[in-house]
Amino acid sequence: MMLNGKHNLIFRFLVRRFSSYEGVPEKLRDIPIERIRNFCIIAHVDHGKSTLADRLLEKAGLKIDRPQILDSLQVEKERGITVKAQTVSLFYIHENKEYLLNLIDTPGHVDFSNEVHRSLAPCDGAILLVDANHGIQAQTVSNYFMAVSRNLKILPILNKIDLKNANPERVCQDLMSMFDIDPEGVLKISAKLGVGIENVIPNIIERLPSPKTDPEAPFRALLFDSAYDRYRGALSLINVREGEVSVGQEITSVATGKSYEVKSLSLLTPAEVPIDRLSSGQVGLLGCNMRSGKEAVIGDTIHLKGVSVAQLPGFRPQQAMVFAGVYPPDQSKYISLRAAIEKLTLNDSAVTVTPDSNSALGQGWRLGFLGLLHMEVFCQRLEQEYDTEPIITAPSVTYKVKIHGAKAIKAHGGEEITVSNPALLPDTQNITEFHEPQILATIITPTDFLGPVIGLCVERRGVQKTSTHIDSDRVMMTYIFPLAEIVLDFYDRLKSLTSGYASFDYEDHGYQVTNAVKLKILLNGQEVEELSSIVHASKAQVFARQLVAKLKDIIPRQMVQIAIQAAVGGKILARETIKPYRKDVTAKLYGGDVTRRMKLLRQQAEGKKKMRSIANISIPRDTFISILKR
Ligand SMILES: Nc1nc2c(ncn2[C@@H]2O[C@H](COP(=O)(O)OP(=O)(O)OP(=O)(O)O)[C@@H](O)[C@H]2O)c(=O)[nH]1
Repeated sequence: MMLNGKHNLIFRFLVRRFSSYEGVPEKLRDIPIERIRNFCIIAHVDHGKSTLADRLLEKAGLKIDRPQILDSLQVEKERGITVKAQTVSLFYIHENKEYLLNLIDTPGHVDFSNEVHRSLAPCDGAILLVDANHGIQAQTVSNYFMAVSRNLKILPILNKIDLKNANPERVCQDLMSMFDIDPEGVLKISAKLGVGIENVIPNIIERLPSPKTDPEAPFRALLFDSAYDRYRGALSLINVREGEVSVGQEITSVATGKSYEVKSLSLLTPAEVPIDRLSSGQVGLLGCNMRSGKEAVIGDTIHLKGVSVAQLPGFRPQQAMVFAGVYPPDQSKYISLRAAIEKLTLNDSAVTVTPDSNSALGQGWRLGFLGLLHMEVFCQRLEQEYDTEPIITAPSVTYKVKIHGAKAIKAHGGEEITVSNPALLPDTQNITEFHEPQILATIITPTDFLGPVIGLCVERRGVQKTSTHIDSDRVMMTYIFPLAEIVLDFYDRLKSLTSGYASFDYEDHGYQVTNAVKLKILLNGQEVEELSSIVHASKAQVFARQLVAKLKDIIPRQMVQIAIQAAVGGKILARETIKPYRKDVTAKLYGGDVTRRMKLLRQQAEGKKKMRSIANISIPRDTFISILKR
């Protein structure tokens, strides 16, 4: 899959260097709540969020050194925090008054609403940044509605007005018709050239609200991001909602019930500046000797030990939605791959890791990700930071399966189980119901491509919910899709159908009953567990034919005839046959040449080591790889 913004990944590695404030932290600490602004920038990918953020930092007195692209090893050497948490506390004097502006980073990759929710949670306002050339895109829409549903005040800004094709008037009209945004209030800037930037911070101060908090109430904070530091363990980014907390106090996590002593508190300016206390409305980094990233639960409420408080309306816990198997290219690389995965997951606690084994691919892991982009970013980093290419299997989703039959229930540990690995499915006759994950997608496309886009959506079992004309040339549609239908190549297909003009965004939409089946592959009548998959019944036939044809192409001819069959339950949906060799391969070698014969046999024996034998048929490992790989 193409990334929504492949270069996002690079951005994660693009550690901009800023000077830090000198002597300011003392002042920042004492700024009254009404002069604090917690805000974020929401934008579609490439609309200029990072460029605007840089300009704001400059305006707030931080000098940017030349951006530096660091390779992954260098990133490793850096404090993890620099790479991950990009929240920054800015100091600004407006009309002779000092302000503290906390710019909260929204994730570059928008995978599932959860990710965005968590960065919106500490904010009271959001800059809605729209490219004056490309106009409103799918992420603009979904982020806007997410921000509004959280009661965030919106400051609309059009960027890139310097571009020849920019059409700020048209985009303002679109903002008006889509979101009811008054064109009068829309700022127009070029973040790149610095045009109109001087108005941005004053508008943030005047138009976005200060945090609504109660400084007198007992300390309560929202944990909204975390990062791992080799020396200090997991560090948490917190937003103090009420009261205050000081270094040395004991705090408790509502999520885990564990208590810790506050070891360090700091503001990110963006360099870490230690302070001894964080008070209401502030955003800062908390270090309390959490050994593992799992202890810093995103969305958690933190309070003083022994002073119970109500849990903050958190967001749903992050849940892996897309799964992929990761295997070393050969088993001798198992340990080094394990080390690479461990290293990467330290800084990305949202990835779930379970050991997995596959008789064809050997020992490996099944990794769970929040979404497709998350998976793409992680796998790309894994490939970069690990010298050989690991085998990464095609992504799959998690099904909820209701089962009956006392024996099956006992064997699977309950009446409702979650399964992402087809090999672990109960027998068909014990399955009462399959439920599959759904997503709510927003698609914006030029009207010229409407037909093919709708065709693609129908093919992927999409159900259209709404269709709205943004203007005379573009349509916005919302669709509900089974997640399984988009995990493979939906985004790539959408882009190529529309010459790159369509944009797409999606959020989690719960589970729905589905008519899924387990598609088995049989070789000479024997099931090959590794090659089975869970597919929708309506697609089983087509999928079965494709798979069987592909297997026929890649399994080498052998001494025996091979029947390749695809079946659902007892029903065979497709079949191909590979004919046996008619002659003995060695027959061509004339009798006396023993050395050649021996050499051939040795080669065969070598080859066989890489084979997996099923029903007397030897299947090369490459066959599994080419079927299972994404
Ligand atoms: N002409 C022009 N280009 C701009 C302007 N602002 C940003 N850009 C360019 O647009 C591209 C994307 O800008 P970024 O700031 O990286 O956009 P972003 O929204 O942070 O992108 P992601 O991090 O991928 O979401 C870059 O090549 C910028 O140089 C602008 O005002 N005018």
